[in-house]
Amino acid sequence: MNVKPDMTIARSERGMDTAPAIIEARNLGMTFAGGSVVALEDVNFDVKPGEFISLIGPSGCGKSTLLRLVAGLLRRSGGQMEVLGKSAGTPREEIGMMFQKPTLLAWKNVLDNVILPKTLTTGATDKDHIKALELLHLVGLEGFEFSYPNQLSGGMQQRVALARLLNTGAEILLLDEPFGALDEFTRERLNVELLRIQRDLQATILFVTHNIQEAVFLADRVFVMTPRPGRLTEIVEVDLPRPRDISITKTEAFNNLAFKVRDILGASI
Ligand SMILES: Nc1ncnc2c1ncn2[C@@H]1O[C@H](COP(=O)(O)OP(=O)(O)OP(=O)(O)O)[C@@H](O)[C@H]1O
Repeated sequence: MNVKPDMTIARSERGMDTAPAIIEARNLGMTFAGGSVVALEDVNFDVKPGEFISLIGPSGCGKSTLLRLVAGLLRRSGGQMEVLGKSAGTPREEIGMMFQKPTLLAWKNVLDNVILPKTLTTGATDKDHIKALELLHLVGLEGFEFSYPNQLSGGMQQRVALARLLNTGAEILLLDEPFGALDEFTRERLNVELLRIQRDLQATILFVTHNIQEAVFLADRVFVMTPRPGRLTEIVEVDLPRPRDISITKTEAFNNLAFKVRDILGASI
């Protein structure tokens, strides 16, 4: 990943309207149970490099399924999907995923948990240790390198999981309700930090949430989905300036966007 210069401006001004897509879905469909459960139907979208997409929709509308299709953990039942120029369908090192539960190894300390992707693939070198220390600094965990997961709060454990995800070097980060289990205050802090990290690393992010404020605060665009079978009902462009801090949630522009998303969701969330 490259270090990004600045990102203080709107999506269109960041060249995202004209850049080639990094993820493209056309008439994407996914069924389970021999076709009896239609999780996704006729889903169409593009994601541009460096874009932050929030995915919101009622429970069971296929948000996690969509992420797992992008990750190559599932194979689609219909339509097309290309990720980084190749047909999606197998896991790739350029794509990383993080879940609501941090899934850390309890018997390994924070540093070893972050180094894990390297230990499992190429074997960890001194350079990998230095990089893991830098990532722990980036997620605000310096001083906790040798703590064990059970000595950390939920928010700190999610920071470790985030550092571990970043240590894969993936260009596309898929985050499935990563802060859903955290209290409001911790979630807000982590949202601000996630935007800072994205800005530094220029990652492309797909972020699933049930929280309208979180969806709008983070995103360049919010993908709003309908109840099962999941479809993309509407894409809401979030033309709020960057960098953003939490004070933006008090502005009229922010609240108008949040109301808009709420209206599209209707009573379904
Ligand atoms: N492996 C599976 N086998 C059968 N059905 C599945 C499977 N995975 C998902 N489904 C079904 O597909 C639909 C979409 O599930 P998915 O987990 O993607 O929804 P979601 O929007 O992420 O839900 P939530 O917000 O509750 O996490 C649901 O009806 C679910 O029961």
